[in-house]
Amino acid sequence: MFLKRIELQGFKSFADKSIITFDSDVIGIVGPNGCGKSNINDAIRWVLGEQSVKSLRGNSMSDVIFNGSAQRKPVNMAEVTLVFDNSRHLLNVDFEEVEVTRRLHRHSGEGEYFINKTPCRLKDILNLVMDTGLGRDSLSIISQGNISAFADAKPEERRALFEEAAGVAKYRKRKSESLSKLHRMEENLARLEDIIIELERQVNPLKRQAKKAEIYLEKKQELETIEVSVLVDEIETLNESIEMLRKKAFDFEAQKAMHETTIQVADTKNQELRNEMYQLDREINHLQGEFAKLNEESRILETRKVELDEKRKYALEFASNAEKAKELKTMLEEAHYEYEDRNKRFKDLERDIALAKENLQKLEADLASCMQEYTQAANILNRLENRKSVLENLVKEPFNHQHAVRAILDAKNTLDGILGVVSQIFKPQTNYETAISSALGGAMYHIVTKDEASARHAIGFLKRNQSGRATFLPLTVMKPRRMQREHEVLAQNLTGYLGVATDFTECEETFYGLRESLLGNVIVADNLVNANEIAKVLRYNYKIVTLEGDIVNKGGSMTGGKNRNASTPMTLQKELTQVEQSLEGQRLKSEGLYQQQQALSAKKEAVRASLVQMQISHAQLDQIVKAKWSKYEHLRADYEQYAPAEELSDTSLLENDLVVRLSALHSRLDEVAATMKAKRERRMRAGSEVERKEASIRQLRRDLNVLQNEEREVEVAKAKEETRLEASMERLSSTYEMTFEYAQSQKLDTDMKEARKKVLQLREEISALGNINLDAPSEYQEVRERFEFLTHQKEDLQQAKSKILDAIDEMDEIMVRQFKAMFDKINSELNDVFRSLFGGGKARLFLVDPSDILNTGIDIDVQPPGKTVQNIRLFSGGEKSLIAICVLFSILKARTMPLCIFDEVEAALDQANVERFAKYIAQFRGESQFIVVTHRPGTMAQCDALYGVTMQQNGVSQLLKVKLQDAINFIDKKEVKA
Ligand SMILES: Nc1ncnc2c1ncn2[C@@H]1O[C@H](COP(=O)(O)OP(=O)(O)OP(=O)(O)O)[C@@H](O)[C@H]1O
Repeated sequence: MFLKRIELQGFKSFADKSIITFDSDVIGIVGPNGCGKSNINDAIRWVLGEQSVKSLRGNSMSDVIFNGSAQRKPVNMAEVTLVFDNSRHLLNVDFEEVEVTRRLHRHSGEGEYFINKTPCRLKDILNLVMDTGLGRDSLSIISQGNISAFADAKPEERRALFEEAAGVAKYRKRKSESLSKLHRMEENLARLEDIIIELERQVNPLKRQAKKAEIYLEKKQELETIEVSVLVDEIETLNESIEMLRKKAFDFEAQKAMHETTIQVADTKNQELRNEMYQLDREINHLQGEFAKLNEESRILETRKVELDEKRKYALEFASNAEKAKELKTMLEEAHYEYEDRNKRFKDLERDIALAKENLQKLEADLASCMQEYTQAANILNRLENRKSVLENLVKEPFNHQHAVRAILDAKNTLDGILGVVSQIFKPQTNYETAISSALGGAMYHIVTKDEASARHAIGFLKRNQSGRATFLPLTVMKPRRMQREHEVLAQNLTGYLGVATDFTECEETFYGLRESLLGNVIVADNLVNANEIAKVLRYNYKIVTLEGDIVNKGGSMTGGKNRNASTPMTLQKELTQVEQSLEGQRLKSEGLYQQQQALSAKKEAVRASLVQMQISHAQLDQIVKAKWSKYEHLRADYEQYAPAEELSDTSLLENDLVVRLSALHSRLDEVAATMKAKRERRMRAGSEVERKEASIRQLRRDLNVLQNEEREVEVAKAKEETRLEASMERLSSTYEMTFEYAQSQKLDTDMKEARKKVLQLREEISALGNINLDAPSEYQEVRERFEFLTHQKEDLQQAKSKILDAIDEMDEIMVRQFKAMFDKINSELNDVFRSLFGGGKARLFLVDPSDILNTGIDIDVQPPGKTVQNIRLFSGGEKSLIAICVLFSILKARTMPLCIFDEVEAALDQANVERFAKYIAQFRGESQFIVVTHRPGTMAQCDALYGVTMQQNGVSQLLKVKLQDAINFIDKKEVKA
């Protein structure tokens, strides 16, 4: 026995657990109509994987669960177990006994399968019974309906039975699976081909665009590298040129100032000279008047003297010796007077010359010391001017030494959220610049940003450009710091406490928080001694700065001293103001010294001129003195001829004596003439000096004009260069996001002329490329990869398709072979079976279309004893059943089945045929197991054991083993009742 046991519970009418144990090969199931016999067949089919609700005679799968009856409630679960003896290993597992269970839950609709109590899938069960003959379309379970359907079926519809018998059903199933797979594959292939065609359409234009974009990027990269170098070179050249122009402009400015000063000095000098000339003219005029008057007086006196001398000459010729002696004496006295007078004047002049020389020497010494003082003052002035210009530059560009800070400020427009540098944001009150600088320390150069993101961005910029490091203060995270209230009160009463650093620092309202954070807990004290005292009282809790910038740090350490050039951006302006003030004082001092130098120089010139004049007069007088002496000597010799013994008395001449008066007049005339001559000469010198100066002023003005024009040209050129510089710097920062210093480090060592040409050439090449799709390379890559992938997939699919086609061909071949072999075998058995059951005659199966073994229908020609050959359809119902049963038995002979379930297949046969049928079944005993549902005693008589199905309780089937006679009685009774 193959099937050892069936256990049913909740399945259809088997509400309670029912077990049928099979202990012999031919088992009969008997019972009245509707008692549930066929439900047993259904149960077996259901366990073996039946999915067709119709085959199970229901409308839905849940119809297999017991629905309840008048006395019983429905149940929620149906469960059926088949237990097989697998000692012959007909089932494809290693176990000797196989238990197959199917369960269905009403509410969830969930089905469960088990093999030997282990949960499994439906597929596992189908695989288990495949090729055993227990499959869905097999001959294992044949009902009366099957028999009549076989007889009445079209030839093609009969194939299934033969295919199942030939074991080709699995191939057909696989083939159908393969065909649907093939179908899906072909659909996929068609879709793939569509996509590939579409991709092919895209790939070539994209390839061209990608190539273009790559060329563009290469050229752009090359252009950028070269252009950065060209820009750097341009900026360097522009910087040099601007510096040169600045120097030139500075020189022009200095020259202009010099010219202007010279013109101004010359103008002043000219004015002075003109005033002097006017004064001299007036004096000369006056002297001329005096000279003319003196001259007239002298002419009158001279005339009188000539008359007197004539008289004397006459008297001397005709006078006596005594009279001659007297006259000569008078003349001698006069000559002596003249000599003495001239000699005195000569001596006076000599003294004056010595004095003038002394004076000149002193003036020269004074002038030299004045010039020295002036040079020193000019040097100091120069130094101050230099410092002023340095300070002005520092005020203009205070972060020249903080590269990172400068880099950030230069790129401020391209960076977001940069608010400035601490030292620019805070303005210390006057006189607190040094203290606040000390209070801030290094924080003075920190950069204030809107938030942390801005600071991160700026740090990224510094990294990219390798522009150094800087500290950033994001406003959003700055926490205010303050002095404790009690400390503040305490400090206010201490000597030297000036306040908190925030009190002396102005800023915009936005930065109040920042101010509190940096300066809110820093104290300002007047000096270091008081700072120490305050620190002590406040227990060294605060940083204290003094007005001089010394620091008592929190904790007590002290920092102080003085650096040369210890300027901070905050003290610069103050120092600049101080320098400007000193400069003003120094300029006044210097100008004063210059004036003094000019005055001394003029005085020196005047003394020198007068000295020369005196020296000339001195030389002239020397001759006159000698002439007067000689005249006196002659007169004395003449006089001694007439009065040799008489001594000359040293009587002086009377004041109104003609000679005395004439001498005085001559002396005065000489004096006036000399003064006049000196003044005329001075006048002439001044005049020519004025002319010379005017000519030089004219020349200076012309030069100044030229200078101004040249300076204007230089300024214009400088402005042009500065605009170009700004544009280049802007391009460097906005296009390349580079600082100049970083770009400089990237500069190529190449011929710049060639580089410029290359830039132009690259620009032209880039513009000739036209529109560029920068996404093209990645799109091309993506499309190409997709294209290649899909092409590959297509090839794989094609290969798989051809493999499936090969497999199908192979399966077809197997099916044809196996089908044909089984068909022939069944056909060869049929005649014998027919003859046995019909008691003679013959029967033959034939293929409707032998050329198409795979699809051909199967028909049967039959010739019962004494009748002609006819097709199966032409026979009576009973005959048809018997013929069908013949085919069935032929199949069983050709292919052994381990289990056959016949459900009233013999119902249409007459008594004699039932007996033949039943006996024929008995022949298979030992090879196949039969479960026969029957109402016919003939069949029952051939069974080894009989089970009766009853419905003691309405609607609930029950099983019990019965004897043959009981079974016959049992049926008869029921049939009578019915
Ligand atoms: N889900 C179900 N719950 C309860 N009873 C059911 C269910 N499904 C079918 N039945 C009952 O099973 C009986 C039909 O059983 P079955 O067809 O096996 O009878 P049978 O013994 O083969 O009759 P016959 O000799 O006339 O062929 C009917 O009475 C039907 O009401």
